[in-house]
This record gives sequence, C-alpha cells and structure tokens, in this order.
Amino acid sequence: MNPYRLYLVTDDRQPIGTLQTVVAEAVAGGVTLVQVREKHGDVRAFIERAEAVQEVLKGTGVPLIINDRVDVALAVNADGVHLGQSDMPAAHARRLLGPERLLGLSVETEQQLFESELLPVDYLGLSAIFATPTKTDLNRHWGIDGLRQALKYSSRPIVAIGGIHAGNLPEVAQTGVHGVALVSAICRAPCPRSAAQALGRLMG
Ligand SMILES: Cc1ncc(COP(=O)(O)OP(=O)(O)O)c(N)n1
Ligand SMILES: Cc1nc(C(=O)O)sc1CCOP(=O)(O)O
Ligand SMILES: [Mg+2]
Repeated sequence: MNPYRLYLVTDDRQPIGTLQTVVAEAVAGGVTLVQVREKHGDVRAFIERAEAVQEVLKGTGVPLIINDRVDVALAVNADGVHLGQSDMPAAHARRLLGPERLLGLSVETEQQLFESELLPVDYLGLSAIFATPTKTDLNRHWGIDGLRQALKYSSRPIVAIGGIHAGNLPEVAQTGVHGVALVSAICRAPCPRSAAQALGRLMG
C-alpha cells in the first residue's frame, strides 16, 4: 500500500476538539497519512495535540507523522517525522529515529532535490507546488512542469504540497505523483469526510 496517496497535514489554528473531529472524519474519508503540524504553541501543547490525534488514529492503520520535531515524535512514539531544510539534519534524525520510522524531507530547490538522493529519507515533500495562504514564507513554486521534472529525477516517492484542492488535483494526479498533502482542502471543508473521499477519487 502507498501510504503517501492522500496525506492530511493538520491545521494548527483549529482547537483540539475540532482537530480530533477533522482527523477522524478525514480518515473515514480515506486519508492515508496524518501529519501533526504545530507552528504557534509550545512543546507541551504540541505533545498534547499529537497525542489527541494519535488517540483518534489508534486501530485505523493510518500512520502519525510529526512535523519539525524529532523529540516530540520520540516522546509520543509517532510513526515518523517530516523535516524542513532548517530542521535537524536528516542523518541526525535518522540516527535518533531508527531505521523503521518514516522520515520525510521538504525540498524547495533543484539543488536540495539533488542532495536528497544521498540522504536517509523515505519520501520528499515538494515544496511548494502552488502558492497558498496556509504557508506564506515560500518564495518559489514548482508548478506542474517542475513536479514532472522532480519525478523524473528522484528515486524517492514524492508528495506534492501547497495550494492543492479539488480544482487542480486532476492535473497534479496526472503527473503520476505518489501523493498529495493538503491542509485547507480537508481541514477547512464543510465536511472533511466527503472532501477526503472526493480528493481520494481524484487521485485515482
Ligand atoms: C508533506 C510535507 N511537505 C512539506 C512540508 C513543509 O515543511 P517545512 O518546509 O519544514 O515547513 P513547515 O511545514 O514546517 O512550515 C510539510 N510540512 N509536509
Ligand atoms: C505545510 C505546508 N508546507 C508547504 C510547502 O510548500 O512546504 S505548503 C503548506 C501548507 C499547505 O496548505 P494548503 O493545502 O492549505 O495549501
Ligand atoms: Mg518544518
């Protein structure tokens, strides 16, 4: 099974109850991987929210990924970590996480894509495909052509992220990308369950 196909990244602006409801509905709708992404609270809040999501994921078979923080992933015994280019280096993270946990890395440039071939990571987050109000500190976008080039080059599964929704997902899916990661298209949908179902169908 391809765990990257429909990858939910949580919205750190949602209260913990909403977070749990969104994750439960999204999983019922077919999400295959869940990342807890916290950019505003302290480490205690991060752990509390990660454990709240973990509770929802228990027994579903859907892995839990922690964004940015290897210590939080180890503290909650998560299934993996997603690192950005200014987070802990991948080799250090791999030593701490061991060989089994999933390790993802954001790649924003061709240079980072080339370098990633030598790193002990399981998948790449291609950052970003399109502009998005959810993350505004990105200065370039791969677009569909860039995504196609990255897929040709990389030996790793690629997850497309940034500005993806039901309207543009068909052209993203057509590239053959391994997965798509989404925040607002699921977390801000009136019904996250049916949104996930529809997005999953579009992924094919
Ligand atoms: C699947 C996936 N891909 C990319 C990112 C972005 O990570 P990063 O560049 O470290 O930015 P932040 O999410 O930490 O703001 C991601 N989180 N997930
Ligand atoms: C968390 C994140 N990382 C990105 C990157 O490109 O690295 S874009 C992003 C937010 C994606 O949100 P939405 O699905 O609402 O566009
Ligand atoms: Mg990060």
